[in-house]
Amino acid sequence: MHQKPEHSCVSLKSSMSKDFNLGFKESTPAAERVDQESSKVPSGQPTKHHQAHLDSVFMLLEDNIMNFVKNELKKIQKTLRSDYPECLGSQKEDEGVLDDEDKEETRNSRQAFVKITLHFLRKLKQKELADFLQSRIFAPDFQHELKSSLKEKFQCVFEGIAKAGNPAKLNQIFTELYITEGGTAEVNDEHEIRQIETASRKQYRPETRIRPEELTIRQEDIFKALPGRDKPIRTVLTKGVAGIGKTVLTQKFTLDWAEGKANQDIQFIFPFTFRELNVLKEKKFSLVELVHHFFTETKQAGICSFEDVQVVFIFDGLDECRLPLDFHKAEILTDPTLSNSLDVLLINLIKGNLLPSARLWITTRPAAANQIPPCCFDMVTEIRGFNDPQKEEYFRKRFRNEQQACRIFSHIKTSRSLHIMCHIPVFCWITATVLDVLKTIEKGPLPKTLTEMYIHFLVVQAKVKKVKYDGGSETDPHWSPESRKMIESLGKLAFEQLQKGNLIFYESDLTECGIDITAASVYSGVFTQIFREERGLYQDKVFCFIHLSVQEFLAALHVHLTFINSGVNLLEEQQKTSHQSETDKPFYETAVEKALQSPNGHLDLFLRFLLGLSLETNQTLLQGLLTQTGRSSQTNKETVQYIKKMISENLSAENNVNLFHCLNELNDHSLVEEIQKSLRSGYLSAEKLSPAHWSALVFILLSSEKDLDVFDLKKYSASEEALLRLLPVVKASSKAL
Ligand SMILES: Nc1ncnc2c1ncn2[C@@H]1O[C@H](COP(=O)(O)OP(=O)(O)OP(=O)(O)O)[C@@H](O)[C@H]1O
Repeated sequence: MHQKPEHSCVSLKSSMSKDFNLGFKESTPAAERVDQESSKVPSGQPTKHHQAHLDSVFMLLEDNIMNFVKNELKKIQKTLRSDYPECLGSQKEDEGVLDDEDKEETRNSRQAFVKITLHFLRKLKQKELADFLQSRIFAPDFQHELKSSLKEKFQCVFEGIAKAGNPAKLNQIFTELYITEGGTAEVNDEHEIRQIETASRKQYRPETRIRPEELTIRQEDIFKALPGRDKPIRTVLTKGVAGIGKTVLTQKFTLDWAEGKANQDIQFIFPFTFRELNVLKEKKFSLVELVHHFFTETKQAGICSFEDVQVVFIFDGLDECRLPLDFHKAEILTDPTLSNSLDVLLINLIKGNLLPSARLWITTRPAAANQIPPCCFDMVTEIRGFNDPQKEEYFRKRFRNEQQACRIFSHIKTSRSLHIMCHIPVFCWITATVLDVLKTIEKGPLPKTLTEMYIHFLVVQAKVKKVKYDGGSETDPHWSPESRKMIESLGKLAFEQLQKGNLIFYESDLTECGIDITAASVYSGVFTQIFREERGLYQDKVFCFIHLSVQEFLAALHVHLTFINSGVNLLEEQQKTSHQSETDKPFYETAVEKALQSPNGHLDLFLRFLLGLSLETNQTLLQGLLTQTGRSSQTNKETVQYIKKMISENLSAENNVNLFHCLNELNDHSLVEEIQKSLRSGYLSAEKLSPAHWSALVFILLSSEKDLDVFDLKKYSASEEALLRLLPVVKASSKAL
């Protein structure tokens, strides 16, 4: 059912009552007479004399208002007829003699009159004229307001350290990222028909053959057509693995626009996150209402059309989307003022049925990209993270003290794995947090795997809490019964909500998991309270983990702890409740299976952490938190064998690459041979792999403990494509064959 909302002339009444107290003929004798008489008017009962006075005032008022209306209508007509840049600007000329207060009042009256005009135009069914007038007149003022509120919103990075009173300024910490064009969105799709479609589309789009590496894209140019292509770009999909900087990139793009530094041809940018949209899943909106809901300034300005202006919509984190995006079934919607469910709205916006003139930028982790058909995008880009000089730059920006930055960075370089891992910004941030807290860099090995890195992070958080909030010293044991309990509860919350696909929680979700709200704020390093009531979005306090990967880590820790402490396999239980046949599969096998079943890879990182936690070396790092170490009856060797078996079962490239990551977490030394085998055998063909897959493989090869002194390309693949893609590995090894 569609509901056609009434066009609202926002705060029309209040503007009128305020603005129409103005006298426009103050200098005439009649006005003076009225003025003098008015001072004699008694405040009590109206008298005859008072009635006469009112009559004369109203005659004068009518006279003034009629003049005003005629003048304004002429101006409005002029605005609608010509290519006049903006109406209000032109009126400034005749404000010259007025003082500031009068100018303000005159401007308000004119705005109010425009709103009245819009109201009547719409009543006369002149919607297009009304919309055009509206965009002409209100857009410039509103743009200013939108820019200010976006500046306010994005100038600081949301890293969970704001509570410490030291929020990081985005412009200060932002380090350029390496972004390339490429990574066709269809790599993930195994369906034969799709492959044929893809192949035929490629014939018509020879540009897809351009090597992505040759086309590095700066973030401000995300909508600019690449050299040699004329087609304007309406929709862009940017893919990137967890923590690679998708959110930060969209924020920097928006901030640069709001600060007037880039893309000034865009009139409005409306950044949304799927996380926020999920909360409104059950509600119905028109596109205009949706914008009004999130950007209240638009509503206040009465902007009801975005058709004649250049608008960019950003939707960050498609992987977090819980809306059922069914592109085949969704009805067609072309009117931005008709309400429908959010998924229908989004689908039509993406397809270009709604606001074909608007531009769209969607970001996602790679595994979830296939929720939108690839043909919907004019360009697919990939964030590849930091290259080596950018890594160094990151640490220089983070630690303003140059000596400290140098010391920390050279320390990182001593570990090849850690240095490589730092191509992912979130790891840089975690490393920086960890190494900053451990002021005197402790001797001993640096984290080499993802799991190790997050364990260090958790330990650091526990240390900070001990010292900051509990008055302990740095040498005290950092785990206490209370902090253990807190991590257990956070883990439970993380897992249960991850299962449900929830990334934002309410107070009741916390209390259900036994978390005391006041205690939660103490854990602001891990878990952050976000207040958004002031934006009118949420009625209650809402919470989320500082980064999704932290939620995934804590969820894995919870599943691990439950298994070690009580032998209960939480993943198996889930299977049973979904009425599947009783299985007696080993613990880690159920985990691998469950992750592979997920259509958008939402358990990929979780699985890597869970497997990482099975290593005794990692359990030792968590001493004090884990009261007992233990493992399933399944040995690591068996798990490794099982994963290898799965790799050979012709899974999607996405799944395969994640399983390689898993082998890496398990410190499996045959990993390099496994990758070689898959590439040679064609399970992983150069065709099938996207640039992101290749960089993941390079990452795995480089960070594996295997000695790469001699790099024999023949062992991988004979193709030239493979050679080029594996170049970074060739460079890192002293000799290549
Ligand atoms: N360009 C950058 N410069 C400096 N720091 C960055 C940059 N990009 C990301 N970071 C750091 O990495 C963290 C994670 O980045 P971000 O949240 O943007 O990743 P993401 O790709 O959106 O991850 P996910 O897919 O898990 O949501 C940020 O909180 C910030 O600390």
